[in-house]
Amino acid sequence: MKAVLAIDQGTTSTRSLLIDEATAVRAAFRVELVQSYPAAGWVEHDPEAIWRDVVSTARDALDKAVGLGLDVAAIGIANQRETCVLWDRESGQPIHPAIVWQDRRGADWCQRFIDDGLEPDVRNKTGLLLDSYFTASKLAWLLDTIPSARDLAERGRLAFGTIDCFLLWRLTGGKVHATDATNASRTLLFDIGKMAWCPELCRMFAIPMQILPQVRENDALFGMSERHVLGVSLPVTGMVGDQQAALIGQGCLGRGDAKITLGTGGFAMQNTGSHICHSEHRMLATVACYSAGAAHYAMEGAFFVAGAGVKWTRDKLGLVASSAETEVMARSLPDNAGVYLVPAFVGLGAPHWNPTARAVLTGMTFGTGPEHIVRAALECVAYQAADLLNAMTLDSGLTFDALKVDGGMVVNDWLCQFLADILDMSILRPANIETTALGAAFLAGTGAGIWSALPDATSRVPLDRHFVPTMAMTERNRLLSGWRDAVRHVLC
Ligand SMILES: Nc1ncnc2c1ncn2[C@@H]1O[C@H](COP(=O)(O)OP(=O)(O)O)[C@@H](O)[C@H]1O
Ligand SMILES: O=P(O)(O)OC[C@H](O)CO
Repeated sequence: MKAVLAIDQGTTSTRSLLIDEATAVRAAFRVELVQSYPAAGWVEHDPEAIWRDVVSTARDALDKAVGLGLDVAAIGIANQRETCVLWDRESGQPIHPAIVWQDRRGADWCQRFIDDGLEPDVRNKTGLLLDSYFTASKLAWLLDTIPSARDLAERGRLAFGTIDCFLLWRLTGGKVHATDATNASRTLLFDIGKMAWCPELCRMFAIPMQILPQVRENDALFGMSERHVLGVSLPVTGMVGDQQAALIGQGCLGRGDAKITLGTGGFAMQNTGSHICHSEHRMLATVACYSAGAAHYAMEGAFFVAGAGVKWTRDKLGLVASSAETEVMARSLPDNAGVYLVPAFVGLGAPHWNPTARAVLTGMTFGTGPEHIVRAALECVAYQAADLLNAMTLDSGLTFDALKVDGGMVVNDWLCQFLADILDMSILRPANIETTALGAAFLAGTGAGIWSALPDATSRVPLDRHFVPTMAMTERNRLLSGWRDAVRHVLC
């Protein structure tokens, strides 16, 4: 039976999965990734660690494929988006750690451009806002800060890429410098109407265009992996940003279909078809998929801290020994006792887009204990999701009464029920929450001819559970009003 090797390089972990032609996940290998916080608001990853984890998990998966009798026909890559890598084309070595999407060091650049009144034009071209979440200001920082980087870049010695592009470069032994349109659409340098790098935006951020990768369709033949890397040469026929991958992996292929992914951060995305929906409520327009010469778009709302807040209660505060324990703690309380966490550890994303905001816990009394803080870290995910969905519905006019969820956090039943209650809509959790890997596999398998068109996950991936709202409206409104008060503390 044919299969695809799907690589999902996420913020907190790297996964390699085998997905067979019946779209079943046959094996999965995962390695956690170390996060580095070298200064306030900075977040970095070691690109070599990412590469090692990709190679080791992919090799494990390919070994397993032999045992399972699977004929792996292609590789698909989904990745944490916006994260910036700059490397030397001759040595193949990154010249600096990867600057992660959560990193705020480019905030001053963006603010200067906002002050100069440039944001409306940037929004029209890119669908994005002038925020340091996106790649351009991270790249500008690297070129301005690393000695001789600008000079090397102008002489064509350096290559820039998001994680997909860096992995492709390494897999192909430095032969292919390319990315896909969904990843390009997150850089602030890509015109999503023209589907091309934008020279004016590159000039604005002082980015020499010779360092940019070629942009391809999501199911293109990106290149062949070198035999010595994975022990076998395979075509890479799918690359896609992880949130767009999840949209595809959830079967949100029609206009109006929506999902929310709750991993490190929270990402709500709604398919807007061939229409670029320019938001009036500070949502983003982005490329959902580019294939057969046609671009499909999505509206997106992103918040930076979802599971990252749970990780903070576990790793920094030591309030829980495992992420799973948060569910037990949240259930142990009858209510939140007025305690809210606004998790602005790296500023606030949509709809506020405030890079300098910092996290607060409000409403604490002497009765507040670890369980209240843990519960607040879970509750804030639902409140942030509510803020996003309200804005998205107002913008697109496309309403929905059920929402598909995925990402590492949604194994938490308490959180899914609370989400249903706060959003006042049904929450649909698929049996396989690895929808990101599925999306990457669907693209790669389509590119490699395993499927003649993108498989529709809705007919193939069974539902695990349907969470129905049960909370009274007065209670929902009381909780949301408490959340809005807490957010005001952060924004004032
Ligand atoms: N049972 C759980 N309850 C709440 N959060 C969880 C649970 N299990 C994992 N998480 C959170 O999910 C996140 C990992 O999700 P994942 O989708 O793998 O992230 P990413 O793709 O960003 O690396 C972590 O931040 C972790 O804290
Ligand atoms: O790694 P994830 O799954 O948290 O996704 C990160 C996003 O792509 C950032 O935009």
